[in-house]
Amino acid sequence: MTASWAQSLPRPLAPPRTAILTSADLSFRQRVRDALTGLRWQVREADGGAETLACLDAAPAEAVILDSWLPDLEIGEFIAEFEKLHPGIDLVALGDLAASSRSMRSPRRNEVLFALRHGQEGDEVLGGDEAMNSGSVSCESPSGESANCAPVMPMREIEAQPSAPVRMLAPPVIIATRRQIESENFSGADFAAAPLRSGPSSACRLPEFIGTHPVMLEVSRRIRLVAGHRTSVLVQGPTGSGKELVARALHRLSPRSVRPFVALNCAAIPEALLEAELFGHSRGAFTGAVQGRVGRIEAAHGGTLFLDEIGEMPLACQAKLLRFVESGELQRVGDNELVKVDVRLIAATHRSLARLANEGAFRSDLYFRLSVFLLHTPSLSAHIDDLPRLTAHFLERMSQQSPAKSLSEEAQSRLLGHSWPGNVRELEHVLERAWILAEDRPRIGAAEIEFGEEYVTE
Ligand SMILES: Nc1ncnc2c1ncn2[C@@H]1O[C@H](COP(=O)(O)OP(=O)(O)OP(=O)(O)O)[C@@H](O)[C@H]1O
Repeated sequence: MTASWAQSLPRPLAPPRTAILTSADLSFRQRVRDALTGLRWQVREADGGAETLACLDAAPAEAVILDSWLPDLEIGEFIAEFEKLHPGIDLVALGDLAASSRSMRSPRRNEVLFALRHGQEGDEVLGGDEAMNSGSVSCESPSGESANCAPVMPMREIEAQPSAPVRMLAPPVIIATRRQIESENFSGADFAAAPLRSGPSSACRLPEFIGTHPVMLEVSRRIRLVAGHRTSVLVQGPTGSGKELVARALHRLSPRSVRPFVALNCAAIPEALLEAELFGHSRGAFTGAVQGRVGRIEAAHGGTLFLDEIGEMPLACQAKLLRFVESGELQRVGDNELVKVDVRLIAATHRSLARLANEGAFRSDLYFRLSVFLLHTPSLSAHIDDLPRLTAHFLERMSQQSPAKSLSEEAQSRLLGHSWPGNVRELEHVLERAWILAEDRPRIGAAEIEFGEEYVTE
């Protein structure tokens, strides 16, 4: 009696499971999210890999559901980073990544792989019964027994009736590919087939950074790790080596990317004007201030402030910046009102800020606050192996404006023999100049490769 009474009582619901759904495709995200919410999953969404890692930092989840393409990271590199940072969280691979029937048949596998596939014409979502009935997939529970898998709705039907209740998977333990990824079966052939993966060395390159030299891959790796945090970053490196590119990538990969990225070159503004430019000023604050103006810091509210050539900032301005960094509040020049501003600070310099601080030319308290995370952009000579790729990239970009040109072997040797004091920017300019000098010829010769002022004849 007691037993039957107990059986008739509604069973308490298990707490919802939590997942982060990672895809750059909004409508795809919406469909998968709706389906999972119906299965009592609590789903948070992320656009790309960096945002996913930032989401996991903010609050844990039981699973990450991953599309087969990420806008910011190579998929293999994201998975490697994810595995390192979150070995206990399931990774649910969608799309091409999970659609390999070969990996599904693998006798090594002891977890069920249910794969949702993007709705290509004629494709269906692969699922339990359907796949088992077709005989193409062996469907096992984690313990190795046959699982009771519910049929899955074909993706084209989900698309046709977006509000229809979808029985996607039951029980809602979706995919545990973690173990698969560890197996050679998944990490080998399946990733080799991924369209964005061109080789192990390119696995962690950010799209804006051309080149696969380890020093550049390390730059990309560090950018990805710190992008999602509010941490101040100091970028050091010689002129033209990509410091601003780093700052923009940090902003792009951060949750602040929808807010402004404001850059200020501290060396380009006269000392007398720099303070007003940074902090803004009230009307009449100084001769010529006919109206009040918001400064660059306020203009970056919610976003990122990039202070280039921070080593050139005068000490008086450094003191004011330090006050702002410590309190998050600023005063416009000529104004007593305190304004609260939320910015992420990225500073850059081609000099050693630590040395400037030692010499007393830079405030060491400000240095320590700006350099919580350090990034170094190497000189081009330190990653000279990337020169052919960088060259191809710039020539390709120029060919979008006029007919394509290539480099003769002599021109290539000339480029390789140069020391590149102006780094990647110098390469960009040398190629642009050579392109013009080659006129209508499709091949750029050694004579067209000119460095600096060497063409000037007295
Ligand atoms: N690894 C790279 N891949 C592709 N382009 C690059 C790379 N590094 C630098 N560039 C390009 O070189 C040019 C100079 O880069 P950037 O302005 O970021 O350098 P910088 O270090 O900030 O220079 P400066 O010290 O003069 O301010 C830009 O056009 C940038 O896009």
